[in-house]
Amino acid sequence: MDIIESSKRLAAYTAVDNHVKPEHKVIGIGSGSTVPYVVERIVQQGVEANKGRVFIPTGFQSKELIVSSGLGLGDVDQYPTIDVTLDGADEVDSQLNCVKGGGACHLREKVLAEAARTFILVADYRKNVQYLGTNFLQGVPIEVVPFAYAKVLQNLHQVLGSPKATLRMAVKKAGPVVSDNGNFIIDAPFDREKMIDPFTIMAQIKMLTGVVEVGLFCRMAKAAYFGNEDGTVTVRWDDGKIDQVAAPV
Ligand SMILES: O=C[C@H](O)[C@H](O)[C@H](O)COP(=O)(O)O
Repeated sequence: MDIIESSKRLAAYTAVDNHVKPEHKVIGIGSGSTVPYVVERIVQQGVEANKGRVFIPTGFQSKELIVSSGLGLGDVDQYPTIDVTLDGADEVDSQLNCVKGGGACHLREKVLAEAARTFILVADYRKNVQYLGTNFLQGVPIEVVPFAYAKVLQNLHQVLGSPKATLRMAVKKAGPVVSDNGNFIIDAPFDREKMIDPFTIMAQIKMLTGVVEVGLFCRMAKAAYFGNEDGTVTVRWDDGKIDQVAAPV
């Protein structure tokens, strides 16, 4: 396994060990390439621990993951209160704000983050940055209703200061990416000045009619776990505390 994959696994395993406890019965499962390790570790807790638990997916990928792992599937309309949600991120800043939606799942992800008593991020060391937009340069993912995309793009270009905002195009399909909710995705890069204060730009984007959700999650997480190249895990907490912990066994 290469360093990045093992860093993802380290972060996921440590986060599950610390936050998925026997009393947790409703668990949100996020999307992306780090989340399979979250599910792997939960399965390792054993059949007894997972009996009676319900797992809520953030999209097609995590639904498949839950079902193929033999875990119980539910949805957030049945379980609007979730004990703990674990999810990946494209980038996390020093205040635990993050960019999400690199896989176009951020609408459902934000619903599950908000529904959760505890929201935990897991990622490899490349995502641990001081300011958003440091390594993840494609921009803030924005889910829009299809008929409004050109108007929202124009708003982003002319009013909100993202002249390079673009409609995300599909690979191996002609035309745009279509989210699990049937919407389009715009990627809008902003300069450092704007990304230093992600809440303000998030609120401005969200006010544009036609926008369904913005892939900026501002101070929603309790903690972010980053797997490091040296086999340790850095944990950033919402109160500013930072722990450096050894890898789980
Ligand atoms: O839409 C996708 C999600 O927000 C993912 O959690 C995010 O893109 C991070 O994915 P990965 O762990 O693959 O970098």
